This record gives sequence, structure tokens and C-alpha cells, in this order.
Amino acid sequence: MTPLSPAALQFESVGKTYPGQSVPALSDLTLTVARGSRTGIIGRSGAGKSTLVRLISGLETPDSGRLLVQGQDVTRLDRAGQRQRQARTGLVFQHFNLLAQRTVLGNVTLPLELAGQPRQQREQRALELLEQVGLADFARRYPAQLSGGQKQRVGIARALVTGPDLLLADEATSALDPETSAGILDLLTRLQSERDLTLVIVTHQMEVVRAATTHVAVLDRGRLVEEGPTRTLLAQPQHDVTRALLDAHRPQVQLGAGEVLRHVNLPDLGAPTLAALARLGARLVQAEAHPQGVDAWLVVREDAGDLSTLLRPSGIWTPTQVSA
Ligand SMILES: Nc1ncnc2c1ncn2[C@@H]1O[C@H](COP(=O)(O)OP(=O)(O)OP(=O)(O)O)[C@@H](O)[C@H]1O
Repeated sequence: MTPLSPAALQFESVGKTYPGQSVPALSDLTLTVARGSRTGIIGRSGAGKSTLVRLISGLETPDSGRLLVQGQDVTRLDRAGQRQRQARTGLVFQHFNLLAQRTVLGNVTLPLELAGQPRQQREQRALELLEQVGLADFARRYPAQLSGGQKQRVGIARALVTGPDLLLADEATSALDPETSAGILDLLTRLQSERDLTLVIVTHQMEVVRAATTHVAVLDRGRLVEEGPTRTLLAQPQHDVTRALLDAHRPQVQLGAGEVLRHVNLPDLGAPTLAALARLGARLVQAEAHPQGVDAWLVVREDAGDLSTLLRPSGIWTPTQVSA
């Protein structure tokens, strides 16, 4: 047996240009995704996210550089090795990709059917998975009889039925309303920790990164622009693209003369925090709780200065002024 590599994914100077294109979809991408992490890959449209997913899932191969998946150079795998690798990579898609003419059970058993597993075994395994995603009673329904969130739960059960060590969720919540998205992200997070999976979440939405990841990499125009622990990156974004992604949910507020809108990460909305804001004359206009704290928008006086400097001495939190 080969020793376990600490990395689930290792991109080493990976380049990819599609045939007929002059601009690379990915350029010199070097990125390590730690085994057992929940890693977000975020970027605007055209950043190269789908290309990265296609490389990991074996649908495309790099033109240059190397990609190691669980320590194996995917470009050097023979066909059997590729099939094995694909069975150990679960994929969850934005539009669920369920087969309409098959029942829920039939959709979940499909990967095992293709692998030649006997009916009784595969149905038993699929029912266990459906139970884990909260759809035990839906096995005989058809996709058209399910809500979007339920369809995605079926997609997750199908992705896990072959027992993968890597789960790749590609814009898995982009087609869902915020509440349903939150439920799906909770489910992915729970399954990741219960099954000791490496979870890679590809998204263009910072709130998805915030809600479900421990690490994040930001791509732009095929290049990695920054990466790090989610908390640090949200608190101290270094790149304009990251700031723009963070600002995507900027609330529309009327600002008075001399007022500005600030985006900060607060630890909570407890009384000491609110009191500190009141002392600064800051008005809370939008707040959303997430595992990293509270994502908050404040209206403050233009001359309030750097909130992080002002708030740090209070000892209440390590405030992080995301952007002005
Ligand atoms: N099959 C293809 N043939 C030619 N060019 C492609 C192909 N797929 C993607 N591209 C190009 O590669 C670049 C990266 O695209 P990719 O789909 O990986 O980005 P993305 O971040 O997933 O974008 P989106 O969020 O819009 O899906 C883009 O310039 C795109 O036009």
C-alpha cells in the first residue's frame, strides 16, 4: 500500500487551455487541498471553477503541470485506475442531474448498477444513504415529485453511494432558495465530518464559503489570487476580487451626510458587542449569523476611522473590517 498523502488534491502548476481558445482556462495553478478539509473554491464567472472540477473528476486532463488526487497523479492512471478514482470522487451538481424516468431509489442505485453490484446489495446501500439524507420515505417517488432541496438530497445520496473519500459540490446550492441552501450546506457539512470526507465546494457566493468551509481559494481568470483559512480570508481579504465577492450583498441604504457603509465580521450580537457599536455611533443595518460569527453591515460616521483599531482595545472581539 502506498502511504497516505496528507493532501486530497494537489495542483502543481496546472495549465489548461481549451482547443481553439487563446486564453487559458487555468494558468499555472498551484493549490493544495488538505485531506479532511472543507475547502471552498470561489470565483466570478469564467474564473476557471468548472474547469477545475472537470480536471478533478477526470473529464479533462491538464495541458501542463500535474494533478495529484489522494496522492495519485491522475494523468498517469490506466483506465481501471481512472474508473476507481472516479468511483471515489462524489459529484454533486447545480441542476441535480437526476434521471426523470427513474425513481429516487433508481437514481441512487445507478452508480452501483454501473459497477455491476447485485440488486439487493445496491438497494440496501441506497436506502441507507436515503435515510442519512432524510429521504427514507421518498424512495419510490420520481424526481418530478420532489422539491429542489429534496432533489439535491437525492443527488448527495447518489454521490455518496460508492463510498467516495472526496465529495465535490459544484454550485450545489445555486439553484435553491436561501433557506433550502442552508439546509443542504448543513447536510454536506454533517456528512463531511461523519464520513471523514474531503469536501470541495465550488461556488460564486461568498455566503456559501462562509457557511460551510474551513479553507478557501479564490480564482480569477484562471489564476489563484489568494487562499487561506476561511476566517482569515473573510477578515482580511488581500485581493480586489475577494473584496468584490464579499461586497456582492451590499445592502441598499440611504446614507446621511458624512456617513459610510462598512462591512465587518462580528463575533456575535450579544449585549457587549451592541454596546460597543452604540459607543461608536454605529448603526447595524444588516446582520447574518454564520459559523464564523456574524456578517454585519454598519453605517458609521466617515470620520469614525478604522473600526478594527477602534474596537480592538475594547477586548470584545478581534474585529475585522472587511471593506469600506
Ligand atoms: N468547453 C470549453 N471550450 C472552450 N472554452 C471553454 C470551455 N469551457 C470553459 N471555457 C472557457 O474557459 C474559461 C473558464 O471557464 P469555466 O467554465 O471553467 O469558468 P467558471 O468559473 O466555472 O465560470 P462559471 O461560473 O460562469 O461557470 C472561460 O473563459 C470559458 O469561456
